[in-house]
Amino acid sequence: MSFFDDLSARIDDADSVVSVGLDADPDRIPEFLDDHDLPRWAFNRRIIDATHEHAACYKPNAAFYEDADGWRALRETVAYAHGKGVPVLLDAKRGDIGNTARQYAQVLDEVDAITVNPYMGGDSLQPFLAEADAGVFVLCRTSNPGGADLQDLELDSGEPLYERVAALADTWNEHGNVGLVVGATAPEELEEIRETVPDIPFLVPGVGAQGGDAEAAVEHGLAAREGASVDVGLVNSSRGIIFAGEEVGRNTVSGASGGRAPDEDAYFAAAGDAAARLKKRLNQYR
Ligand SMILES: O=c1ccn([C@@H]2O[C@H](COP(=O)(O)O)[C@@H](O)[C@H]2O)c(=O)[nH]1
Repeated sequence: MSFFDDLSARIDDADSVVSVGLDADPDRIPEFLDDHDLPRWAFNRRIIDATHEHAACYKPNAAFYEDADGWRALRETVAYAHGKGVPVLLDAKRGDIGNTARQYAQVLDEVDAITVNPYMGGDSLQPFLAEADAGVFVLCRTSNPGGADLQDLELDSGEPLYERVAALADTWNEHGNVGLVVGATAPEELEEIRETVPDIPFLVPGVGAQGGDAEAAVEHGLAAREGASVDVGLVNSSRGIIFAGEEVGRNTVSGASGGRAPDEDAYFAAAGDAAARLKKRLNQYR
């Protein structure tokens, strides 16, 4: 089954387009997990337990796992998410010459989808695009403030560069496995890009901690796909969900030793609540 078929089934089952970003920042993993062999994995397991019923997808960002323990933590996390029936999109923003890209693309044996950077052109993305069952999300108009520096540049044709990327992505979509990354912090661009590519699902980051426009994310981020009972696309929040427990974690309970220990259950329940709230908010616009 293709990634977008799986994703549409998952969106239908969970009644959710929420992508839960697993950006397991070692500096923010709660201290009560310090003794664990792999604290990032222990953290993700509890986050997945708390959020999976609201998750259309999990999106670990590779940046938080690029060390020996990190790769182990990521592998366990991916297997656990799959065990809960939730697809995994690795946010790795890959893109390199073909020989190197072929190596990078092997990660698609383990995860269901990936983000890629189109700056090096179509040939750099071919090894990913050739994996017909995997989702390949091409960076188009990113959510960061500097996203405009290059992506908004006007070409001789008068179109901005992000529009050219969207049009090219359409031509790269031979297997129907291409998505676009368009930030919720750029609602006008979201609308414009949706007009250019009516059928391509978007991954829309930038709601939550970056303060993007949730309504525009849903209105323009989702695409109707042939044979799918729901419109398909993903709206991601990472820190706003997985670290929601930092607030309640500040309210501590007495530990057995007489010291003060965080209420672990409340910490992770807060992540579940944050995912449920985002799902409900996004569903208002679906
Ligand atoms: O344009 C982009 C592309 C990717 N991201 C990634 O999404 C998450 C957002 O995290 P929040 O905590 O919800 O802000 C993170 O992994 C980014 O690297 C993005 O934000 N914008």
